[in-house]
Amino acid sequence: MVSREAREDLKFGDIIVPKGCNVWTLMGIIHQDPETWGPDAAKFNPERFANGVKGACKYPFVYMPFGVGPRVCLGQHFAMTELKILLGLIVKNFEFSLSPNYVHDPVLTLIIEPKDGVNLLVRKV
Ligand code: HEM
Repeated sequence: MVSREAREDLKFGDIIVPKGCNVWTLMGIIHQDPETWGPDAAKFNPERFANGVKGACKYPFVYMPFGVGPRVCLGQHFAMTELKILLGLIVKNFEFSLSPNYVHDPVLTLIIEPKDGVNLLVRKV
């Protein structure tokens, strides 16, 4: 989630936001809204991005994992580069399958994460 404080009285459509009020944007909720992402919105399905964000959802501007505007995440390009390198190295060197002990139980803390971790069976290739 990200928050912004209204520095003056604002009006968004019918909604009045008084000066000093904090507006929270819950990306975790927006990113799983079936109206935007379709009926499988809650499903982990990376293939939905095969044709970019525009191909994945109805309103591409609501996809903002790194926030938006002047306070957008400073580390977003670093984070994406790091993740791509890491993921590439992992899939090149290891083979994975889900352990039968894994329990699917995502929880929302600061981010959405697996409550009891992700138990994997890992084999070096
Ligand atoms: C996948 C990893 C990451 C995600 C999903 C993420 C997400 C976010 C989000 C949502 C914000 C708030 C943006 C807003 O208010 O509009 C933020 C801010 C920030 N992030 Fe990240 N971040 C990630 C990694 C990193 C890394 C690796 C760094 C530093 C190396 C970093 C540095 C920052 C900083 C400094 C801010 C505050 C920017 C400001 O307020 O001007 N982040 N991040």
